[in-house]
Amino acid sequence: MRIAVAGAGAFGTGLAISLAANGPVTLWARDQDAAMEMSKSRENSRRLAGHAFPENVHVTSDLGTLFEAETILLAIPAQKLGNWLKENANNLAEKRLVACCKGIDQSTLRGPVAQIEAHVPTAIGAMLTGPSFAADIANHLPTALTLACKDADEGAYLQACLSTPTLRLYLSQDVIGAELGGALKNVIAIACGVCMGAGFGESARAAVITRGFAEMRRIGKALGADPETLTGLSGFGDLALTCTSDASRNYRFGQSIGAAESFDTSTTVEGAATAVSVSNLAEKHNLDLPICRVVADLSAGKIDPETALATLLARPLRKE
Ligand SMILES: NC(=O)C1=CN([C@@H]2O[C@H](COP(=O)(O)OP(=O)(O)OC[C@H]3O[C@@H](n4cnc5c(N)ncnc54)[C@H](OP(=O)(O)O)[C@@H]3O)[C@@H](O)[C@H]2O)C=CC1
Ligand SMILES: O=C(CO)COP(=O)(O)O
Repeated sequence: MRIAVAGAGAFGTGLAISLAANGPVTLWARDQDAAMEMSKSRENSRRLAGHAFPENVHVTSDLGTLFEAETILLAIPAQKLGNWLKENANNLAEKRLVACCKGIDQSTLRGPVAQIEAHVPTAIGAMLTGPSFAADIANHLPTALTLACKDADEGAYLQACLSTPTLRLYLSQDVIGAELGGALKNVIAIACGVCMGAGFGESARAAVITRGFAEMRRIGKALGADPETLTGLSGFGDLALTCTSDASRNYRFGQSIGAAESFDTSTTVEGAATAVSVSNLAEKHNLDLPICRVVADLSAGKIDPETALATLLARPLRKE
């Protein structure tokens, strides 16, 4: 099977390096100069420096070369995915499209697989998600992820093709659960970063992780996710990683808000936009998601950490 990765950011690059253990991989970057530079230096110095490309990683900015692959991993940020799919829909028909981004689109409130289904209905959509930093994947460190696909046979095929000796994929048919786990953990990671940046303490962070997980289960139930999925790698697993590691951009973004420090706005922080999407979903489905709500307001600079804390602590006491 010919595999390609669309999006040569940190994650797309890490996946291409890792999957090259199984055979040739095409890595598509939208920018021609960036593709040429990577092709020459055999490294992505801008997004994932210090990880040399194996010989069988072919970097290109040519869409025609990308579309030669039967299976394309989509490592484009969630808020950009819809337009990209729309623009390229004709060339993506009937392909296997594996979304690797984590987020809920602000304008449509769709997850990445729902975006694939909406824009390329003949494609086989799947989701690859779970606890994994790009550098760990590129370093061939042991990693376990969820591969979710509604079609069991196609899912099993992708599981076999995309697993490597160090990248172990667990199969699921619960696409909605996998989409939600990856998207929501970023929102809770921002809240945890705020907590630590503002000096609220580790006990408070444990409370945010736990109550954030309760919000993840609540929205999962409302949208038809299997609760088991959220306790797996794509939910609890990724929540555990992202809420406790300085390597997470969402967590660091939250830390910067907590400490009232500046943050590089060019950094991909999926949880900020997704917090707004989730708050809109909560309204639509009449759900109480207070942590997601304050993260949307904190990320937009509408409230400060003390106000967020006071809002959460002032809520009526209730059963766990
Ligand atoms: N980094 C990580 O450890 C992990 C990331 N992910 C997920 O992967 C997704 C991508 O993140 P990551 O690679 O880290 O982000 P980066 O910021 O490192 O890279 C984003 C990439 O997307 C490209 N891009 C942006 N907009 C468009 C567009 N409109 N069309 C085509 N390409 C575009 C950028 O191109 P350009 O360089 O030209 O701007 C860049 O190559 C996110 O959803 C993230 O949550 C998942 C697991 C781990
Ligand atoms: O999704 C990730 C780890 O699983 C990466 O998290 P960040 O986008 O917060 O860096």
